[in-house]
Amino acid sequence: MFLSCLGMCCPKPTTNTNSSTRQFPTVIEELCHQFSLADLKKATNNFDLNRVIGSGIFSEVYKGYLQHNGASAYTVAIKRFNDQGCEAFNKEIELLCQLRHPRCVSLLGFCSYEKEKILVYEYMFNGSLDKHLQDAELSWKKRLEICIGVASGLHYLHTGAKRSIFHCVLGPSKILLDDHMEPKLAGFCVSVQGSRFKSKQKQINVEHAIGSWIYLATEYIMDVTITDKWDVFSFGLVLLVVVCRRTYYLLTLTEKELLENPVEEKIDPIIKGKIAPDCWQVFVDVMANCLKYEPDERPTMGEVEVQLQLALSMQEQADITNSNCDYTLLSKTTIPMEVKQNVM
Ligand SMILES: Nc1ncnc2c1ncn2[C@@H]1O[C@H](COP(=O)(O)OP(=O)(O)OP(=O)(O)O)[C@@H](O)[C@H]1O
Repeated sequence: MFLSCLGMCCPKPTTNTNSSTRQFPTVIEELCHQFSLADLKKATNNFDLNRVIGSGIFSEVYKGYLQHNGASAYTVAIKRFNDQGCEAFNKEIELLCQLRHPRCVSLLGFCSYEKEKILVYEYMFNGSLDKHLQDAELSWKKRLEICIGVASGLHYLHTGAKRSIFHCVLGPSKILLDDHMEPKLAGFCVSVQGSRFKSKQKQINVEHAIGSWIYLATEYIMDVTITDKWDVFSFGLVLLVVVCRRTYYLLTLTEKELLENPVEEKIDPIIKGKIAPDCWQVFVDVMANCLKYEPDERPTMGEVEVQLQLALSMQEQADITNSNCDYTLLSKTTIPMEVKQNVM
């Protein structure tokens, strides 16, 4: 693996005494700024718990203020990994060093000092998508725009980097919103890289993904293999959550039954009358296709992005001709979840 080859792995008991000096060779330092622990302590008021803005299985995220060359302080997000997070730290730095895309959160640098493993990111002022969905403040058009942005980010991950990248644990908590409410993908600590072009089966350490299982494709939990279609399925669930504003677990029979009722009955009441029928038809078709049981039947993220843009333009067109922007959806769409018996 990229960083392993460069010697960037967790210290092992057998590591020789010179290893610390060789731990971060020049290539990584050129790709990614190395912060001192003192700077990051200062930025977070010595990792003050009042500065914690989020936490995951392997880390806590702090709001920090960094100063550079005497200029006024700028806000950053500082992720401090716990003792179990060393592999996640390596994974995330390895991937984010290679990524440059407006829909992927930017890594500003890192710190690795003895047991301390810390990453520093651009600060996303509006936090995660799940928080905004809980607060019920997003319009239908904004939700669509966010979905298009996320689709664009995933499309880039799958096809735009030198090797395909599968996010693997996509969900509303991994979608962060900047000061303009534009989305960016985050949380790459269990992401994996595929081959140069058509990405194929890869192993994933399922235990690492456990916190985010609710957005995973059911067949993968049995097979423990992934392709780009893993992310497509998770994205389909994100679309469902965005439109219904509730979490769907596909691992229980109850939720399967829930999905057998028309989606239209479960649309978030705040946006229900605001969705133009033409736009809805495109949107719900995309969602149903992403959630197909057979991975090969799901669309690529590029196709999804194009279809969602079409849905948005249909909404805008309808809003021009319908000055009230009030609509009634007459369709009744069920999403056929062909969950195999042995998966339940
Ligand atoms: N760059 C950032 N800017 C602002 N807030 C952030 C940033 N990165 C993370 N956060 C906040 O911290 C939370 C946790 O981030 P993290 O990347 O650890 O994701 P997670 O899904 O909660 O973790 P895990 O998958 O390990 O359970 C996010 O949901 C978000 O609220």
